[in-house]
Amino acid sequence: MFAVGPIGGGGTFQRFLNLSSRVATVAGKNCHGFSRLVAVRSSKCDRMPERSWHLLLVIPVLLSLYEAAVSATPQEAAVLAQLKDIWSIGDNKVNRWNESVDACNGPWPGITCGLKDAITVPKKCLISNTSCKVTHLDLSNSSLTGEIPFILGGLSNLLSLDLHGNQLVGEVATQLFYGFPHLCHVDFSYNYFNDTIPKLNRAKIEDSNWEHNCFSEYGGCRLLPNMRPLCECQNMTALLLPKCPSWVRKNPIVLYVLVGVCPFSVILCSFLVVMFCFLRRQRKNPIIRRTCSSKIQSVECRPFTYQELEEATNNFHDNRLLGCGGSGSVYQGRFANGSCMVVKQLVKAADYGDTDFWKEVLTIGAIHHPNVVRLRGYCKESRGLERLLVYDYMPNGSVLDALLSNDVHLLPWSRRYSIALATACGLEYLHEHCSPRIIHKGVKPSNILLDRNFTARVGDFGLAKIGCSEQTHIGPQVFVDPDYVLTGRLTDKSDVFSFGMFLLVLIKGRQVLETPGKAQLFSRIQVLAKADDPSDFVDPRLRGVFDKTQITLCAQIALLCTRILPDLRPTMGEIRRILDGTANIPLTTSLINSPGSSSRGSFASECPTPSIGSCYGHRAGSFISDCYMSSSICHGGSDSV
Ligand SMILES: Nc1ncnc2c1ncn2[C@@H]1O[C@H](COP(=O)(O)OP(=O)(O)OP(=O)(O)O)[C@@H](O)[C@H]1O
Repeated sequence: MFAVGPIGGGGTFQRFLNLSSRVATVAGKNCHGFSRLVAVRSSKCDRMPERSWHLLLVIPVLLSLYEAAVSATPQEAAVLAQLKDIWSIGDNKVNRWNESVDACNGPWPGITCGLKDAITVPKKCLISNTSCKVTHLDLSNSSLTGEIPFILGGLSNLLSLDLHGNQLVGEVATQLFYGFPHLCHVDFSYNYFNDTIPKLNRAKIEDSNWEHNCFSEYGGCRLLPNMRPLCECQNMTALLLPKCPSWVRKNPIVLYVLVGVCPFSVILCSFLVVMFCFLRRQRKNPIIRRTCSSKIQSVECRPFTYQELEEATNNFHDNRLLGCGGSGSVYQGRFANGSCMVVKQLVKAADYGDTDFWKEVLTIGAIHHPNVVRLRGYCKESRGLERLLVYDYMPNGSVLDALLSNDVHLLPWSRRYSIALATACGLEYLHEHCSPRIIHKGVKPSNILLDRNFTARVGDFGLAKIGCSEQTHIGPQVFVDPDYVLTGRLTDKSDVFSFGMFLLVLIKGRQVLETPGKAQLFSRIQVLAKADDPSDFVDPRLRGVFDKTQITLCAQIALLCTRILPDLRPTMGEIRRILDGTANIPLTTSLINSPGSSSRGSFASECPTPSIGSCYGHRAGSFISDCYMSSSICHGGSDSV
């Protein structure tokens, strides 16, 4: 009956192979109508014809005769190893992949293999020492985050790919599917993919599920049916989708008509408006062009492994410690590719859930503006309760570092004015151009960082939202909005208040940090703003070299910013325009006699001065001796990543 083949008993085996490959061929032609991988497993895609049921009796006998020594293709093994690096999170399936055995030969959850030569496959590939191939990848509900790594396309034998129920973001490129010529089933539902659903017009992929993602149309204004609600997408994908006006949400048909009937006129009008604004802005506003240009880029914030961060920071060694804040410790990280970044070890806020935290981190990671410090990555593993974020390294440290430095030439007045303007630009961007808006809550000299050109960048933004901004640092209460202290209501005007105090620091120098109470500071701002000659009141470290008009302007802005009633304070956009000269400050008289300022005295007496005198005095010493270190050890640009 069976001829003896090259491998012992191979005749039987050969015949089995022939039969099973026939079975497989038949099954391969019947790839229809499935919705989930669960269904796939029992589907016609894998099912043998009923006539061949007796083969099932033969399989166990054969298995006992031939030792199973199966292996995925080398390419698949390499791809899976890389996927394990990227997607091992907590106790998910990927983390349980056992690299000491082959993917087709061991407990690799979510992976099913089939005989290499078969067109489609029996359930398990444990038949012979012929090679196998990875045919099913099921990483559903595995807490996967980030974008789909392009290497996934290297699993070229996949029949079924299931990634539903994760937190994957970004676009799903149609090109990815060119890598899977045999794919029958795709389930990408319940993620946060955006852009457009890829065109899978190959006849074979008949069963695909894209529901509950963030795919949208009309420039993101209207999400497709069965997609996540807009607000969920805005929070998660960092798409910064524009908010739809309520009439669009109520009557989407109007939008269809508008966009369908007169697309040309809409495009033409928008073009003219943009050109008009651009030319006007260019004529009126040279500084904003330079410092306030902003651009949302695709998510470039990537996951780091704990080992990578350990190596970069020399095991979080003290000799890499740049500073300690209320939210955690900051280390300088030197990475294998030569880049220099900052690793921030955040103390975990107990009441802030993992999912919310990482969602927020992804949103922050998508923010890109020349005056904000860029979040470059995050690490989900940790050895304790801490969480790790990776930022661009700012070679000139913080404004606080510069103020505390012995080098009096670090902060000449012209540089201080540029810092004020750049900080205003960064905050304006966070308040007015991010959706949802970001309130910093910790504007103070240690959070305004200086890049290699001494351009100021706002750091630590967004941390307040993820429960990691404890105001415990050197004299920070000076910067905290008293209205927030009294009412607990946090608005963008709280940042405006802090910015006013920051301006005062730029004018008067570190003596502001040493001043015990807000009441005293308020009266100093008033004196400064009214003074004909402010020379007596400015930082002695400036040695009399400054622009008096600019000092007075800054003092007047500080006065506006620190008004007691938040509604009377200007917005960051208004402040930026005053600083860059495209708007005028309201008349000085109205400034000084404004209701806010006239009630300032009574506020000072009403509002108990926080006990920062002792607190500051106590903390300052320990801060400087324990934590303050020079931050200019690392050479190489922060932009090099
Ligand atoms: N991106 C960075 N590049 C270079 N140095 C940095 C960077 N971020 C922080 N630092 C340094 O680390 C110090 C501490 O930063 P951190 O933000 O933790 O402290 P903080 O602002 O004083 O505290 P808080 O957590 O209350 O905001 C800064 O003063 C600065 O010297």
